[in-house]
Amino acid sequence: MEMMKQVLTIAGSDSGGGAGIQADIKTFQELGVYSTSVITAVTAQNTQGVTDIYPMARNAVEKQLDAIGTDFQIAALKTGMLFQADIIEATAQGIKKYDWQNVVVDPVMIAKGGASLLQKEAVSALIKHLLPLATIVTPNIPEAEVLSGLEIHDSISRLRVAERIIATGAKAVVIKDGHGTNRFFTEDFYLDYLGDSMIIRSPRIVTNQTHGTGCTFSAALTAELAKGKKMGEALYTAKQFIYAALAHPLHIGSGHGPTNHAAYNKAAVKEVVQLVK
Ligand SMILES: Nc1ncnc2c1ncn2[C@@H]1O[C@H](COP(=O)(O)OP(=O)(O)OP(=O)(O)O)[C@@H](O)[C@H]1O
Ligand SMILES: Cc1ncc(COP(=O)(O)O)c(N)n1
Repeated sequence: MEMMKQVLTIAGSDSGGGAGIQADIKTFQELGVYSTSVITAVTAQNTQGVTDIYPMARNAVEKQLDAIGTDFQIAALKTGMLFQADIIEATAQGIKKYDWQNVVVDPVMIAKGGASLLQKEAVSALIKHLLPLATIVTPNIPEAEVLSGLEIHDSISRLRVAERIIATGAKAVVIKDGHGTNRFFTEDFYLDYLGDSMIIRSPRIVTNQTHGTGCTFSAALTAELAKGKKMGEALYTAKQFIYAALAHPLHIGSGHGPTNHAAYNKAAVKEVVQLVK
């Protein structure tokens, strides 16, 4: 029997279960890969917001990375909330030490409710230590603007921002469009270091149940890369997965509700995503 693909998420815990480590593990399970995890911080959080953050000591992150690296065959990994510079450095060292490939860096900065999930002074550590190791980095629009130091107004400025992010050493970038302004479509923009680009498009769903969309999308991408899928195919599945999760809301909590991680497998998923080269 072929062994199940093993993946790793290095991220924060969301006590509310919609984002962070919890979203990642649910997504990995749904997509048929075995999930391991390194917890970087514990958040006290629900659908209304984050009330406190307890970062792990660097040593605790290193020990978790070593526990994974000495026993599991990690086919792909993602990073999420890393919070501070020393955790970013430990994460980058672990990735290099164990020569992990298929590295998806979700540069989580601000939670939906406005809480900062990455200290300001840690942004330069992210750019210096982690982006050069990224197979793909998955910023939303505000995160892409912070990473590049440029603003996005239109498709030309979005291309410039993507090029700046590639110049940090990341092999590819996908700028997610959850915060975009088109009322009818979301268009995630992909660019890689070879200059290949594509748009991954889906209808825009009107909903406030969007807690954890970014985590879920990058986890689905990680699972598909672990299975050996090509980048275009992996992005397509990740977009279908998040579309289904948004289209079949759970109505849990009184704020920004979680997405439905089970919907992709349970509901009859229509082929709504378009890849445009
Ligand atoms: N309303 C929506 N309808 C359809 N797709 C959406 C919607 N909102 C987000 N998405 C998709 O979800 C994925 C995650 O994008 P988003 O920009 O929301 O990430 P994010 O801001 O990092 O998420 P988070 O705020 O959870 O960290 C992208 O593929 C995006 O296009
Ligand atoms: C632990 C953790 N990681 C990531 C997010 C981002 O998700 P969102 O922006 O949807 O709140 C979060 N809220 N909490």
